[in-house]
Amino acid sequence: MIKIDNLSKVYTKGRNKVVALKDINLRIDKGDIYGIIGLSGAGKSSLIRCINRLEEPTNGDIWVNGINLVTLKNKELRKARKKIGMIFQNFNLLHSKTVFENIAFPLKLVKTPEKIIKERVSELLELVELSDKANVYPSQLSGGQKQRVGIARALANNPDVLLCDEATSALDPKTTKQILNLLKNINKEFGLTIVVITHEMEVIKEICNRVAILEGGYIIEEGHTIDIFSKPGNNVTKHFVDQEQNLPKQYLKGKILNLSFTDGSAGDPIISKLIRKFDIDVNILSGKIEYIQEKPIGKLTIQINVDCHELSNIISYFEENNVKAEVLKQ
Ligand SMILES: Nc1ncnc2c1ncn2[C@@H]1O[C@H](COP(=O)(O)OP(=O)(O)OP(=O)(O)O)[C@@H](O)[C@H]1O
Repeated sequence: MIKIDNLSKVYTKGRNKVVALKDINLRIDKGDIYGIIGLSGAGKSSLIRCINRLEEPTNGDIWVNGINLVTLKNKELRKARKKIGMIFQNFNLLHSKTVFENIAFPLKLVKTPEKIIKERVSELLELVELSDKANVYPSQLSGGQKQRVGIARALANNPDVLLCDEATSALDPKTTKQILNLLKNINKEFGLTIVVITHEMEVIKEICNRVAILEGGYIIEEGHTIDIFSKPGNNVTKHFVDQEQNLPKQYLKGKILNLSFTDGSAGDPIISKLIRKFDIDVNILSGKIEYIQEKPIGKLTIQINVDCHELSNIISYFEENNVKAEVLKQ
């Protein structure tokens, strides 16, 4: 669906060069909700804006639906872009136009007949549950409502891909959840491929089936969200999945382990078996179960008083039971 080959992006201003993206290779399948997460300055905006050539790639190829966008000239590029909708953090609505006119705008650009515009905009207003706001102006809407208008406008020309540039960053948690649910429903109902960039792991956990972690212009990790979340492979990823906890100093005694339980092990009484098998006491310091696309992931931090030999036996026991054990303190 989307294939990015050896993409790089260098910004040049006078003699200054900023390398924003380096040798990016990505595959995004049809129907994916694909997340790209990174800290500020990692290159997220540059990457998503290269996908529809709002930003010109310095090198590399970007294939969308079998067409290499990098080779397209003006008219062909405009045609290809019709199939790539985009929504933005600050909504980018036209303030002097009503909700109806904002959604109708991309249809007017491609000279859609008035009657069809009316029908399509009504359909879209219903989809984003704003039928009663057709004639109001953006300034009369809440942030969540503005983003709904943004989504309706992005869908007007029936795109195959929707690019979301920090689309929920300006919204409160409840409204964020509503917008993410709307995106999830649109993905399910229309099979729309969605690419989301964000700095919030919550957004990725909520809707993305796959995720890439961007750092310093490189993709440093990529895979199914559930795998990345349960077994983060490096420190930047760990930062996002919040594995390193700030435990109060008085608890930093003995050996401390971070445990991650996934689908296969979340239902087993692994801790009580551990206590019986090794005849030890276990002190639970923190714990939670989260759901990623309806699959449970348990996180538990435990404290045990054992020697190093016993600790390695205990880690093996966890591995045999499909629990990832990470030693937080030896
Ligand atoms: N138009 C530009 N001219 C020069 N440098 C730029 C330009 N846009 C971005 N950069 C630089 O490219 C790098 C990547 O920026 P980018 O905006 O893509 O990162 P980001 O991950 O989206 O960051 P943020 O989350 O803060 O928006 C940064 O070092 C940034 O300063």
